[in-house]
Amino acid sequence: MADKKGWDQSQLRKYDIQLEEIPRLSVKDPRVDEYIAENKPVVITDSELVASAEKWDLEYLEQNMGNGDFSVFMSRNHKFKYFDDKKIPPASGDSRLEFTPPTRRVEMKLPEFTRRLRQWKRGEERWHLKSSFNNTVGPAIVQDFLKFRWDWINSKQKMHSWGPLTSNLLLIAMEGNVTPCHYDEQQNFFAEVRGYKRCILFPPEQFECFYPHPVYHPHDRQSQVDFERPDYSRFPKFREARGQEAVVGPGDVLYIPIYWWHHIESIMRGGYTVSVNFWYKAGPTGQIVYPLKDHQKVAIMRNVEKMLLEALQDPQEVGPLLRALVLGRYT
Ligand SMILES: CCC[C@@H](CC(=O)O)C(=O)C(=O)O
Ligand SMILES: [Zn+2]
Repeated sequence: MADKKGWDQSQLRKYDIQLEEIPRLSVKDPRVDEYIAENKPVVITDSELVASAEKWDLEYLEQNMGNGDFSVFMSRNHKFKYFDDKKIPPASGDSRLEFTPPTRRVEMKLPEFTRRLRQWKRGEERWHLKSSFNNTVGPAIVQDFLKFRWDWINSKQKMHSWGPLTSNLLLIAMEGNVTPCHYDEQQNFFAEVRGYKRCILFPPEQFECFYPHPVYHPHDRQSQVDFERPDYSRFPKFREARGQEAVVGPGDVLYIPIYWWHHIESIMRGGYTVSVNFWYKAGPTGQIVYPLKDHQKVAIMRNVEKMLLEALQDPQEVGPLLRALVLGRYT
């Protein structure tokens, strides 16, 4: 039985990973800004950031999200690993280059999505709405959106010299859905509106533990490691991963720093979850200071991969050239 916090350990998936707790601080606590300034995760409570969305249950959303289409993803299992469909290679007959999308995107109206949530039975395909707010949403949603605490979040953006807000995604997931481990190239205030999500984060310096797909791969930025069945022969350094976790509930805002790895799951038997994220471009780099920060080295590695692909054209040649470059010389 979930205790007073609204959930219990039995609702979290089990992973063989060393995890500590992400600090939870009140929005009034000045240490919040110290964590953000140091690009460290923190759960901010009582911010009221999305308090105007507290009433966003399925009925309210059905009635007020309008008649537009929303991006909904279907998965045959509980994982919704992101892929960039612009990076899917043309059919080549070369099985090594074959990419099989793990999920399928379906554009659908909100009432159709909520029907699928209500009628879902164990073992059936799962659904996950991940959609930006578009101008087809109804006036009530517009009002709720305008009532987000933009004064607070804009003050954070300014204080920490972040770049512009690029998007807000509305995320509605079924209980048990998992967004596997990946990093984003944006600062993220992740606001939980309804339900509970378990978030596991790792710093950019643990890049070598997560073996991300190549930059040109559709799963760019996503870890190759399956947390549920890690292949330690291919990914031995995953054993060294050390994470921080938090279960965020209604009203909590998790700061997910740019380039930090994160795995996010809607807790099992917790009902559907509703979240809104706030993605910001990084601020200006300004004066380069040495030694470089770890996330800057990730950006350098990405640029090297892109440059090599541009120069070599054939993705199959990037690995061999990098091996020729380092083996016996830099190792
Ligand atoms: C598409 C965004 C999904 C989200 C994780 C989740 O809520 O499942 C995330 O990874 C992020 O906000 O960065
Ligand atoms: Zn993300």
